[in-house]
Amino acid sequence: MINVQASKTKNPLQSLQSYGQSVWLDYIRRSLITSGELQKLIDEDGLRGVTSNPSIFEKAIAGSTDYDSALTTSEQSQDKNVMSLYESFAIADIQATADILRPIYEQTNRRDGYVSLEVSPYLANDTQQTISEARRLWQEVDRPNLMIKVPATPAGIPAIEQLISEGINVNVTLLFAQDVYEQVANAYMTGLELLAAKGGDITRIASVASVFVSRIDTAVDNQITAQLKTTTDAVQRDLLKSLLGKVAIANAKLAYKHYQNTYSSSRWQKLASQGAQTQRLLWASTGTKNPHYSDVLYVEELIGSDTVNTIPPATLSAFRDHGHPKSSLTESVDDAQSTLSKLQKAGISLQQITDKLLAEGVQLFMDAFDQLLGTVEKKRTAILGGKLDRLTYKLPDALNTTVQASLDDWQKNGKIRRLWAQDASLWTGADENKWLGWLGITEDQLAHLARLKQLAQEVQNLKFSHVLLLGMGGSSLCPEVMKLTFGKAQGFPELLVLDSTDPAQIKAIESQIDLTKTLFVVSSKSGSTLEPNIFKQYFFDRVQQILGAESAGNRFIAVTDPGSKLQHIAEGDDFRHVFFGVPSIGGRYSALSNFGMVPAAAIGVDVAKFLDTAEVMVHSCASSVPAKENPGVVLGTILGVLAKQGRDKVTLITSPGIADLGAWLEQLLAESTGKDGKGLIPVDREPLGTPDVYGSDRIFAYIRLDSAPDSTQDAAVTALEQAGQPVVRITVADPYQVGQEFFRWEVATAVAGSIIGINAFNQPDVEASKIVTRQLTAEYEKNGKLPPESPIFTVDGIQLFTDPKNAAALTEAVGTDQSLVNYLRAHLNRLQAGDYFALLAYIERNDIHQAQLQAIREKIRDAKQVATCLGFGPRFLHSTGQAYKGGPNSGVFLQITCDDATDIPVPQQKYTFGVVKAAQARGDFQVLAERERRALRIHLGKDVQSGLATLKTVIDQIL
Ligand SMILES: O=P(O)(O)OC[C@H]1O[C@](O)(CO)[C@@H](O)[C@@H]1O
Ligand SMILES: O=C[C@H](O)[C@H](O)COP(=O)(O)O
Repeated sequence: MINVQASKTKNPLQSLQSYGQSVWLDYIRRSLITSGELQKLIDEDGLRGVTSNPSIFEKAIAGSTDYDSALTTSEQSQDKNVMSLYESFAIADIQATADILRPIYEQTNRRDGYVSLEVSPYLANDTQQTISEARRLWQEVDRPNLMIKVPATPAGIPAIEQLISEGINVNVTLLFAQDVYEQVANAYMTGLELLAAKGGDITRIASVASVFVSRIDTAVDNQITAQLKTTTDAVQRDLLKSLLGKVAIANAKLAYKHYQNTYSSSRWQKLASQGAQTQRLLWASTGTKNPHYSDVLYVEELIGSDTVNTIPPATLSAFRDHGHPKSSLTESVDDAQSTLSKLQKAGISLQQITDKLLAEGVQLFMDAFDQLLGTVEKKRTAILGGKLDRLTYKLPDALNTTVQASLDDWQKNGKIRRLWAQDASLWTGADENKWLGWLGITEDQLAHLARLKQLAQEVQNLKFSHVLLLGMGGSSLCPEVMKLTFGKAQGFPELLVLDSTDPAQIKAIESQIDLTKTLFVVSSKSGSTLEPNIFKQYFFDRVQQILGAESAGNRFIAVTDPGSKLQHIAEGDDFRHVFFGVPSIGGRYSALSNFGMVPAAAIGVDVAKFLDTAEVMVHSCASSVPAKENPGVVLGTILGVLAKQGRDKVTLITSPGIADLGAWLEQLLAESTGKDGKGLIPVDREPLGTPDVYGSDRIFAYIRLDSAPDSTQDAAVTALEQAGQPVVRITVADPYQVGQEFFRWEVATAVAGSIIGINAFNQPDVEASKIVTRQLTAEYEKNGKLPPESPIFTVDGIQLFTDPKNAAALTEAVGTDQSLVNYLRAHLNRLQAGDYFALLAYIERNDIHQAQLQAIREKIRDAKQVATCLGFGPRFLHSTGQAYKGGPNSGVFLQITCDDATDIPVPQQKYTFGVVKAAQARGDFQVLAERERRALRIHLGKDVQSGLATLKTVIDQIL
């Protein structure tokens, strides 16, 4: 590494001091500090300062094992995101270096003894963020002999002025051009003047302006060499050759002349008289890059009083060994001017070169930072082992190439930072920025655990047998995952979820609970969703009947956003608790907020552990984690890119122990992306098949619970992979890690939405069917019945309905031979490659019906090789319903309705649950028809089971 040799003759490095130049070291690394090497350089070479930059830290942290044990210790005590890890190392090194340099700082009366730490290069074009980051680093390092490095970009210069005015030492970096130097010197003086005007102590401020040297020669020489290749004119060739290796030093000498003029001006004298120090020029980039040049060129030629040279280790050793100090900086300044004039005459624009070097400099530091963060992230992931859910993927080559290009785009264009900075332009530039509260939810929840813990305690003390959650979509699907994943804990109630207006379903739920021993959770973000409101009316009424009007509220909890109608109802009815959601989080992104965590706490899930575990994924998806290492971004990119390539059927395969995750994912993916004719079509719980039953419109996501995998699934997925289907595998080590999937998939959905080009946070087409449903129920309230409708075909109590357009198409296909078989055949014949088939069943969701419908679905999938979906109404309306109506027009729908054997009145309303369900089915169908979807409704009559059996027989006959 650094060769510290005790020299018998006078050390040339030491001699530089007598010319008024301070030597700083352009290098940092932990072992340099801990080995005593740095101290030795100070003692033996007269070193007076240290500079770092992102490339230097990249080499130190990513390119060595110096930090590995600190990383392991830190991760083992508490997981951190990669930026925090990097900063903890960098800040510790900078502090230790500052402490070693402190005596020099004192002895030189604050002229030397500084260590520099650079602000994140990602902020180079943002004044405000540069200022805040510099302030933060200044406070965190907390050493007076620190300099914060700020680039001399157009956005950096006002930040420099501001920081100086706040008393923060600044090392201005990436300085190439004379005119920029003028602005930098001006910013320094203005900053000091502002500080003085505020009564600040300007004697404590130090600053350097880092003029980059060797990079200029490299760039200019490249242009000269290129021109020499095509120039034949002898005079021109001589001119060009005479400029090789000359321009950088000439540029630096002129900057020094500028420095001398600036700091003898009357403006400066005023500041100097108050004790201000000049902002010295610091020669940076002084390692020789061209092996044909002297290895001490950029030291030897730039020696002069009141300057600093920050020298990389190899150059430092070379100069110590064979450097010849001389007063070079003021030598031949006229020649320097003429060198630049000649350059212009030769047709090379230094201005263009320095502009480019500045832009490239920022990019190089960003690349180095990306590299550094990527390496640390890989080390962090390795230390975490199974504590972090793994993601691997296998894609056909062409798709993989496009995915990698998209990941590069996300990286290069800082899109992950833009996601975390809530930049709506990543999507459609609408109000997306208002819906990203979920990014910070785990931290927020962890800071507010007390009420959840108290709830868990209460539920135990009061010995409730059941918790019945009343809600739809985002307010019910995560609780359902919790129920299925964690089951019933000892001493805690069992969770049941009601998300259907089907009277039989309501009765079935009611029959499972003891109304006197049940805690009801009414869950609705908006507080105005029809279903939870009427569920609440029904069960509140029932509990009141049994326990009396006064006591009912005590059995109810509301989870809702502040200010909602539900909050007022809950307060009016004396609910036991009201838990609030976060208004900047939409329903389907609300799993880790109170919408998921309140029911989880009530059934005895250790919410603190669950959220802590989820935080590991939050850290992995952080803005600082490069795209290719970022598990949410990787997944989202795969989903988004593949959807655009026609593979939009996201086929979800989940281990039995976490199977319900699929239903939650369906809502997240479909409602977020399925709009404007685009989007992902999630396919959940489709029976697994052999590779030949799938088309080329699929992507498979296998979420495997490592503690309880299913070998049939394993084998089927391997076969799919071998057959060349795109497969993403996610392994969840333990049920408590399911929360990591909530977060990963939320990020992935936001990313996929950006790639697909839609607003991932609204649900316009769900609203459309709600409006029609409301019109229908209003009509019922007015007339005591729903508007009449006539079937297009009837047989044995089974009726077919559809809109005129679909009716015309089907009737034409059927011709004169009208029969149930022929109508259904005509409808199924509409399925083409790349289409999907969806059963939309407004019937009770029970095991028997599910099995019957699954069998139908499987039959159709196998015969037609199309993706198949199954949704129970009205549940799916708050989930996949959005994509069915608003997404790609590739769905062929069979809606299933029935006559309810028994109906239930909704208290205080004229309508019944059965009427609501019927209105929902008709509202849904009407919007499907308006969106020109291929849809048919089959009405089964009263006996649902036998109706489904008939349907299956007919389909078997057709296929
Ligand atoms: O929580 P709320 O406001 O009752 O909404 C329930 C569900 O309805 C929708 O708003 C629309 O379907 C979903 O996005 C949401 O999860
Ligand atoms: O610290 C200063 C600069 O970041 C450094 O000198 C740049 O040197 P390079 O051009 O060799 O990367």
